[in-house]
Amino acid sequence: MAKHWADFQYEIYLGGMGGAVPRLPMDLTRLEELAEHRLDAGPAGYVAGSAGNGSTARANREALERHRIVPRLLRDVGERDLSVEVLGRALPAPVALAPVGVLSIVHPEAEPAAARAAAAQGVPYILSSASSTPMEQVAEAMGDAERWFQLYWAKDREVTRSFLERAKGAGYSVLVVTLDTPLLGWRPRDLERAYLPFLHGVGTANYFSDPAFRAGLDKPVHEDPNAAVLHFAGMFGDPGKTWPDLAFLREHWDGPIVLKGVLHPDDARLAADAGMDGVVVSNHGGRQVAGGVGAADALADVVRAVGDRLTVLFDSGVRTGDDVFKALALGASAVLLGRPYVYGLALDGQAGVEHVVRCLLAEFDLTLALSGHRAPGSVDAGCLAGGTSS
Ligand SMILES: Cc1cc2nc3c(=O)[nH]c(=O)nc-3n(C[C@H](O)[C@H](O)[C@H](O)COP(=O)(O)O)c2cc1C
Ligand SMILES: CCCCC(=O)C(=O)O
Repeated sequence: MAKHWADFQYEIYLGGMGGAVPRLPMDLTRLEELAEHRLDAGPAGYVAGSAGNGSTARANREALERHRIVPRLLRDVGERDLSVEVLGRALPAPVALAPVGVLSIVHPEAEPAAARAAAAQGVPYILSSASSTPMEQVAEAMGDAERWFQLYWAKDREVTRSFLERAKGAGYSVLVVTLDTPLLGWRPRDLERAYLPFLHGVGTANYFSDPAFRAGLDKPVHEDPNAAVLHFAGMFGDPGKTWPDLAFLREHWDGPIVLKGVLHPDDARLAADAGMDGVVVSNHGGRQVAGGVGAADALADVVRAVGDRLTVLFDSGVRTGDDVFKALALGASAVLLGRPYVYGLALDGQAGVEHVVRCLLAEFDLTLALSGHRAPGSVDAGCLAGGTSS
């Protein structure tokens, strides 16, 4: 019998009979406010902030909120199974933790704590290139759990080649290449405080520990950390890259490659033509292009364009179990969760991240059951008001 994530609610109610109440909110949309109180202004603004006046981040929520679920009745939902197969991997539920860099700005245990939480709950963890902990150390913290690596595609080919080799060696099996960040978006909250973690050497651990990166420095990192930071800033992103450059990644990575940040169906087709395995429909949580399309509004068109050729994942704005359900109804195979788990980490370390995952999946399980479904496979556009089943 598959695990019923919804049972988490009975655990909470039973705990309440013994006088225990949850340490963190059960409504994940309340985490941001609490975390903002807990964190210093710089880190709080960095995590919660977005591009421009926040219009893309708002569009993400509006796009998800606009869709409404139309439940079905009397369909025997007593036994449910949330598991899905994504990129040839069996996942217990259609959720993974999105790559989020610089986590030491919110909690001293940083990425290893988030990775351990993901491993404990069985959901994949996508480690950011911009992590505050070298990828090998994070891998060690996870045992044999499913781990994916997110690549920021450096200007320097040797550094990219070295990152791919290290990631392979450390057991990361899926490569997620983020394409929407060749330059940093215009982020007023950070600009107003002149706060950028990288300039303080946070989020540079994978680079500073990399032999190819170090080979490009005149002096060792510890002798001239400022020069190392500047070297990092100069090669971190590459706005000159074009589609044919993907051949280099395909050549140096044997496993699945997923392109993150795709919003236009033509880009999704180009990804398929380039031999990629999947895309993440995402606008980086509204942190890059201001005035951008709500990510959920771009999802169905991408699925229509490449759903038969590529695995389509989704992120940006997911806050609740019903958001997960809606993303599946719009054609995603699974979603990535961003800021909510970062707030969980900020508020209660590994336990906070586990709390967030358990709440999200309990809510998703209940949404599924109460809408008349036993498994993600039967969720389609016909579950939404105005939609028709395929
Ligand atoms: C603080 C922060 C750091 C991030 N760092 C990365 C990163 O290093 N690599 C990446 O691909 N995406 C990064 N993202 C974007 C997330 O992977 C994801 O696309 C986004 O958070 C999803 O939106 P949501 O926060 O609304 O769920 C970051 C997001 C935040 C909030
Ligand atoms: C250059 C940005 C690196 C981290 C990141 O992706 C983010 O803050 O959104």
